[in-house]
Amino acid sequence: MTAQVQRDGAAAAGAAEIRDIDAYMTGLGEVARRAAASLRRTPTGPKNAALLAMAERLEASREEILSANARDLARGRETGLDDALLDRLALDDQRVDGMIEGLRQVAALPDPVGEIDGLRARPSGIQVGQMRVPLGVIGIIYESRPNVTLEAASLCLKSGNAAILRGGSEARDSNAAIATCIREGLTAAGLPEGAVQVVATTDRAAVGRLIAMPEFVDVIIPRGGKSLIERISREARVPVIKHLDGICHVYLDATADPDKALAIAVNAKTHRYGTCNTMETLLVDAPLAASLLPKLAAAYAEHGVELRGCERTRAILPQVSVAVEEDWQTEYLAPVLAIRVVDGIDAAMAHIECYSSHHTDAIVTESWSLARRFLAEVDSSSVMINASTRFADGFEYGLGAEIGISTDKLHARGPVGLEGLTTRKYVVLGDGQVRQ
Ligand SMILES: NC(=O)C1=CN([C@@H]2O[C@H](COP(=O)(O)OP(=O)(O)OC[C@H]3O[C@@H](n4cnc5c(N)ncnc54)[C@H](OP(=O)(O)O)[C@@H]3O)[C@@H](O)[C@H]2O)C=CC1
Ligand SMILES: N[C@@H](CCC(=O)OP(=O)(O)O)C(=O)O
Repeated sequence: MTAQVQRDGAAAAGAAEIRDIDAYMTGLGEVARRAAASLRRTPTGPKNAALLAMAERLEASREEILSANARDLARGRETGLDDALLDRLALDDQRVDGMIEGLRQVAALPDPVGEIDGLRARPSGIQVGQMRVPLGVIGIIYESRPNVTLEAASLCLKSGNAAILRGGSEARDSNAAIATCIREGLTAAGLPEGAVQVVATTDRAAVGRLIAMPEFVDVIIPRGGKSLIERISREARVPVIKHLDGICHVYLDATADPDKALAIAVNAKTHRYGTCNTMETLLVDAPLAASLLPKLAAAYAEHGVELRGCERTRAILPQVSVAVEEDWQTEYLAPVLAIRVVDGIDAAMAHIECYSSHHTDAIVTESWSLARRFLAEVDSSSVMINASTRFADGFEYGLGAEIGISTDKLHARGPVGLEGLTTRKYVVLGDGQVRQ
């Protein structure tokens, strides 16, 4: 049995065998650092070959993956995971198809590594430009969504980075099964197994070590809720690109087209409840409230969405329960929606400034000037006019895929695709010039 198989086995068994977490994580770091050096000089062909080989392995291992996932789901049900978390954890044939298709799509994307931009001749005779290069080793800590293991692995690989992946503990068996496919795909293409490593322990001490070894890890991407981000902000000794929660808003202005307002407000809440780009609070301009709120309430009732409203909302919809301060601060990730009636765009933007997690916020309006104000003044990673917040997604933005949605401002903001996983270095081309 190889060491790697033992590690995957440890993951499936709850990682009882890994006693010295520090030594284990240091080992992953050393392997990742060596793999990153190799990946930096790997051309596009073998990276694509590995992605396609992973797709084949996934197809061949479909049954193993689904039964590993069934074990995760059974454990999740026993421990009382809520419906949103179970939905994110669950795999079925269709989701496995989506993972396979995702690998093929990433293989088909242009490779950003090595692109040289803006090459300019200088008076000295040298040419100066910028070349896109991998970041190095990326550590990703993410929720219990097994498909993210594959998305993160494929994007890191295509962008020439080594990855250390620490998925949510509820997905440990699914992740171990997927890790096997990833490793086999890498080997089939002649790439180092260490290019993608899945942390085979659910002990959170491993997270503590991962974020504090700058000698091995260049960037940490935490995808998750407040507890995770607070710990990372406190303890990380490595640069971080945060992918934090989504308290997303839609503001329906009095100038909105009522049909667009209804369609967007319903889609932003009900298209998928458990994702970070789902609307959690609806802000309705007072002149629109009396006519639109009853129609909205009827549409939400059809989807079984529980509404919680401010007093002005409840004056129009008395059946709605009271929204308290905590509701404006909550990411429900569930069929629950907070509604507030506001007086115009300034009140809406003041609410958003106060409560938004600055992930994604949208205005529905037919007024060009109000739309322009909203775009300029709302400080979120995506700001939308007359569109559902559910569009905040790498695929929908044309990036092919995404590692997540950055709520940070530096390096990458919003959906992060291949380019967001690279940096640029200056390159200088000369033929013997010396500085005078
Ligand atoms: N912006 C974005 O791109 C995305 C944001 N999200 C956000 O993630 C949240 C939902 O996911 P959820 O599963 O609840 O996220 P959690 O934050 O609970 O978990 C995410 C990961 O972080 C780990 N973790 C959490 N707290 C700590 C800690 N204190 N120390 C070490 N590790 C920790 C978890 O490990 P363990 O298994 O041990 O709990 C898990 O691997 C929502 O807020 C959602 O909006 C989700 C996806 C994308
Ligand atoms: N890519 C997602 C949004 C980002 C995401 O991954 O969110 P989540 O479903 O909360 O893990 C989507 O809209 O499909």
